[in-house]
Amino acid sequence: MARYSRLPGSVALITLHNPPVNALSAAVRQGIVDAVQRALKDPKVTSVVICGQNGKFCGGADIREFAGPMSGPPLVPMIHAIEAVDKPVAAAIEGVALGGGLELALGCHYRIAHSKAVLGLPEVTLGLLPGAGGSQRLPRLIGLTAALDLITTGRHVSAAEALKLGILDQVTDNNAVDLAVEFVRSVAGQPLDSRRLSTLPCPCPPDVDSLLDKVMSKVRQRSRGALAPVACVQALRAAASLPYAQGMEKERELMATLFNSGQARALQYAFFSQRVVGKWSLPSGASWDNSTARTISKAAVIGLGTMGRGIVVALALTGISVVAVETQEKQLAEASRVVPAMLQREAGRRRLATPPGVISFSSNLQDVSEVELVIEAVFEDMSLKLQVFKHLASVCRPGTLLCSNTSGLDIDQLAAVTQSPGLVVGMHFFAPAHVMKLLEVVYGPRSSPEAVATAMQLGKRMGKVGVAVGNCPGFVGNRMLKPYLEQANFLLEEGATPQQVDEALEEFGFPMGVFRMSDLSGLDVGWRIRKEAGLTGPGVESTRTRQGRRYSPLPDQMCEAGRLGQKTGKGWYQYDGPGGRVARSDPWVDIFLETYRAEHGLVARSITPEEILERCLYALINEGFNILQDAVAAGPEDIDAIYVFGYGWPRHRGGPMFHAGQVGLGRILERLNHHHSHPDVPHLKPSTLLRRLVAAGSPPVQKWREFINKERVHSQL
Ligand SMILES: CC(C)(COP(=O)(O)OP(=O)(O)OC[C@H]1O[C@@H](n2cnc3c(N)ncnc32)[C@H](O)[C@@H]1OP(=O)(O)O)[C@@H](O)C(=O)NCCC(=O)NCCSC(=O)/C=C/CCCCCCCCCCCCC(=O)O
Repeated sequence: MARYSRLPGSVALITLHNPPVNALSAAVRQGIVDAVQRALKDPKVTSVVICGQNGKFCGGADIREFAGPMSGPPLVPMIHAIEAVDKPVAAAIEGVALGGGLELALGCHYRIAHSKAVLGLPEVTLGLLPGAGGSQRLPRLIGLTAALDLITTGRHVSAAEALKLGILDQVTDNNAVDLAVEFVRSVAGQPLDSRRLSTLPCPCPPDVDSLLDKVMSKVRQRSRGALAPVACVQALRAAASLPYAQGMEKERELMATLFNSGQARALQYAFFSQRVVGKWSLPSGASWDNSTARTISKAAVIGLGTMGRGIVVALALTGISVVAVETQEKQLAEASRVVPAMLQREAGRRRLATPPGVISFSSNLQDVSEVELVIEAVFEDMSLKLQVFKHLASVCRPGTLLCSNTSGLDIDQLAAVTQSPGLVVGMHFFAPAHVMKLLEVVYGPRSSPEAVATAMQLGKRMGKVGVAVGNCPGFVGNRMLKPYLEQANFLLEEGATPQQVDEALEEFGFPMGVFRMSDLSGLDVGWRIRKEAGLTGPGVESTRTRQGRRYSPLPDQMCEAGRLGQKTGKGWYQYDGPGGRVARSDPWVDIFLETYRAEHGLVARSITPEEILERCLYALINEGFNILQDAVAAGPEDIDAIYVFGYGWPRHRGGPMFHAGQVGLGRILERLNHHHSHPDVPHLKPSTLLRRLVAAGSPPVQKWREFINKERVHSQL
């Protein structure tokens, strides 16, 4: 709703009230319409201020309403009516003015903000465009070039930047509502024509077409198939070239297309998934709202390779003091040189308010004795990690939280060598650790709620999307990656080339196909894991079946040939020397694959992009169902957040589990059955949970948690 009050004198104050972010729900819109009418009719009122309850102006349209039929007064005419009022109206912006919230403010004649306020039109990130006049008013206010930047990226700007851009009229460190009231009093009675943005021309650079073409091609390249950024440019082209009314018509048309697209639904689902995963729960019943996190001010990182260095920077950026330990002198010297520079660069990029924490470097594990939390980030080798954990258990004071940055090793085993297994959790960062958003927080059966809560809260402080996951080989992300990689390798055996597989996946929206990705991360990473698992190495027979399953030795043979990827200048592709970045197809790989097929009596067949996507993605999705079934992830949102934030799954496709729902669970089951029944692809046995969901009529993804819990109670899973 919106509250109306008349302040002593002649100013009407309209306060949006819809906690927590004063989103423009039907009730709020109705409240605004009524309050504006009241202000118009009251002859004693000469000016109006619109503000938000609890120091937040408005977080935009109520995204939850997008899922159902629209009711209440529509936003566009409501904002037009405000703009047309013949008494000055000012928006008093505190906290946030985002999306429809900023569009509402653009309909006001003046905008006054607190210095800590944040403004933006992030609709593009929800698969939409600023469809309440924002795509037409903002460029008229700040010019086409600046509006293109804000609207196509959806980035938030500070009050200071908004003032500079001309979005705001005044910024204050004091009470923005008081200032706005004072301000509108001072301008009451003055002409308002020049304040109505819809009546202004759109300031454009002379080479407007070439600017729009340039932005469009950049946006297409960056958007990986997302529709909204392209529609934003089209709406801004209309603002630049058409009268306002026609521009609004174009905005409406584009909005209707986007609104009804699967992409908008996927992106809105991704928005809520990100929030759902913060409300974690464990099978024990412990959860975010009944567990207490410790506040960490001093931490240590053990191991200063690439991951360790990134973790040190991520911690220090939050203001935590970090003891960075590396026992190899050469590595320590290099880290002491590189890490402070990384920290400075990142702090500058983020324009941080909090000064970074102090980092002290040491080669002595004894120096971690006073910290509250340790993150071990040594080489991914169980015996080495066990050694470090044993040592930590003897060095750290009782009660210290011990975390392992492992990408899939057994947390329980590590916990078992300490005196307090409840204080051990996994913190699986993604490289580069100070940049990548995802953090898997891995709990074992003995991890205490306090340890999980602390790791989750620490992740949040570092700006990560933390997802609590159970302990199993590969946790969630890498466990799902395994069948995906397997299918990609099988496809090479059957006749595909690395380029064909990568093209299909990149066309789907991944930034990189599986083979380009392997080249980037190094083929030896998986090789080492397979050797540890006894799948390859000296003494293992070179067959296409290992440990009772179909196995492709192709990646092992690449490593044996010294082709480890970008770092050796050769992998599934060739590069301009070691460390090269530009992948070119390599005739050596074609010959290698042909020879391999001939040796194993395989006849290459032609493989379609559809089959590539089905085999790779449905394998990954199927493992996602197994993970839900095993309660390693609490719900589909957890898996989807992991894939969107850590594995390059295109956000406009929501995540693998959401995508499964979009494709249709019946269809996924049918195709898995089809590939599974193929004599040479037995890995794709559909998960029991998938079968049960299909049998239950394929409920929407939002209902899966409830379904799984019920099935578990009735022991059907
Ligand atoms: C920065 C934030 C605002 C706050 O961040 P933080 O403090 O960290 O808190 P959060 O945890 O993120 O959020 C707290 C809770 O609030 C919920 N929330 C937040 N924002 C919204 C919202 N906008 N709507 C609903 N709920 C919201 C959030 O989920 C949390 O809930 P919970 O505690 O987890 O339960 C941050 O939250 C943030 O960034 N929010 C989103 C800001 C944003 O993106 N705003 C833009 C929204 S879209 C918009 O405004 C669009 C405007 C134009 C609409 C035009 C409408 C015309 C429709 C016509 C369509 C044509 C149809 C044609 C039909 C046909 O013809 O067929």
